[in-house]
Amino acid sequence: MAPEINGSVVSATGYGGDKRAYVTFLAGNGDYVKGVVGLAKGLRKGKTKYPLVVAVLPDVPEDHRKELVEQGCVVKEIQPVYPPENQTEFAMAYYVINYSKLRIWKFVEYSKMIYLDGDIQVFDNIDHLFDLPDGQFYAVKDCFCEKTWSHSPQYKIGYCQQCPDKVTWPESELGPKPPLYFNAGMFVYEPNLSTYHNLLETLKVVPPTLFAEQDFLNMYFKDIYKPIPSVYNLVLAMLWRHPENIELDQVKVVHYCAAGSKPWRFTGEEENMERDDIKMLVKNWWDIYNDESLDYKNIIGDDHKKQQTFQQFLDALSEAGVLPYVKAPSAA
Ligand SMILES: O=c1ccn([C@@H]2O[C@H](COP(=O)(O)OP(=O)(O)O)[C@@H](O)[C@H]2O)c(=O)[nH]1
Ligand SMILES: OC[C@H]1O[C@H](O[C@@H]2[C@@H](O)[C@H](O)[C@@H](O)[C@H](O)[C@@H]2O)[C@H](O)[C@@H](O)[C@H]1O
Ligand SMILES: [Mn+2]
Repeated sequence: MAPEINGSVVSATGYGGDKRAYVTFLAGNGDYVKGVVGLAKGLRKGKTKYPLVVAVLPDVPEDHRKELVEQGCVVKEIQPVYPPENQTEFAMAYYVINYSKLRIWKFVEYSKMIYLDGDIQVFDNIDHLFDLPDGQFYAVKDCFCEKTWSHSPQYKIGYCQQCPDKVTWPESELGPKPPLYFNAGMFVYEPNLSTYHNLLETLKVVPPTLFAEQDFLNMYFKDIYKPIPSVYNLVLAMLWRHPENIELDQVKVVHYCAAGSKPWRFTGEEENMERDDIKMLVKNWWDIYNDESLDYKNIIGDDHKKQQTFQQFLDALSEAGVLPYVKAPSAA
């Protein structure tokens, strides 16, 4: 019988229990921190019940970490993960750092987490996704029609899973049709230590490919991947590549991944960035980012702030192995 700590059954590979959280990933000392601050405020605006954990690489400076803590985030430092030596030309050179996302599988103090890229905004409450059945990997199907895919067989024959009947996959030439493929900017998963160690071991022997950790995660979870609707991760290119698949007023989560669409760097000069819907979505992102009423310091009373600090102190002790996970008594 697995031991119990603090009322939660401790599975062989983690604390299990019912702790849930959103998690994002931050690297470097550049402007992606704005994306994460915006995400924290957007989740707050949608009245989520759960915290936002930010997995930061060592190169994230102290002032950025402080800003994130002041916005109510749980900042956890992770070490980078690099793919095996390779000659791969990633679709974007910086994708090599994205393998570090794999560290989030070791956050086993949480039983279920929703990963969100820092260039994502959540415009509606999506807490219900935590209630999806365990044992599956939930994410939104990607699109293969952008130039970033131009080196892929799909792009070369004009095949996209978003419109599978448009071009039939030529099985005789290219072999079996590839399994459904998700965008790794948003997914619902369960942290698990044995999965974490197996991911890292498997990575050592898998040659890196165009979309780095996104390709790797698709390969690794292909048997338990379950598509969820595009409203949970609008890959912006869908607006001009597959408008028939999108109802913009139903969209809950927007992923600013199209070239030139990062709101905090937006100039409107790149292709498709002159579109009215893009300009509206970028404005919507800025409206949340600039909304001071959503700043953590303006939301909570002093008691809660003390409680939060005390809980982060306990988290640090448990992370250091000094204490098993202990929940601070509620301030009430
Ligand atoms: O300099 C960087 C580049 C990427 N990221 C993180 O890695 C994620 C994936 O990169 P990106 O979103 O730019 O990839 P895309 O979805 O645009 O392909 C980002 O959302 C950030 O969370 C970061 O923190 N700093
Ligand atoms: O490291 C690989 C990245 O691959 C994905 O981004 C891509 C993908 O969405 C393509 O379909 C788009 O065409 C492209 O613009 C975009 O950059 C994930 O969003 C990101 O988190 C990360 O995993
Ligand atoms: Mn992204």
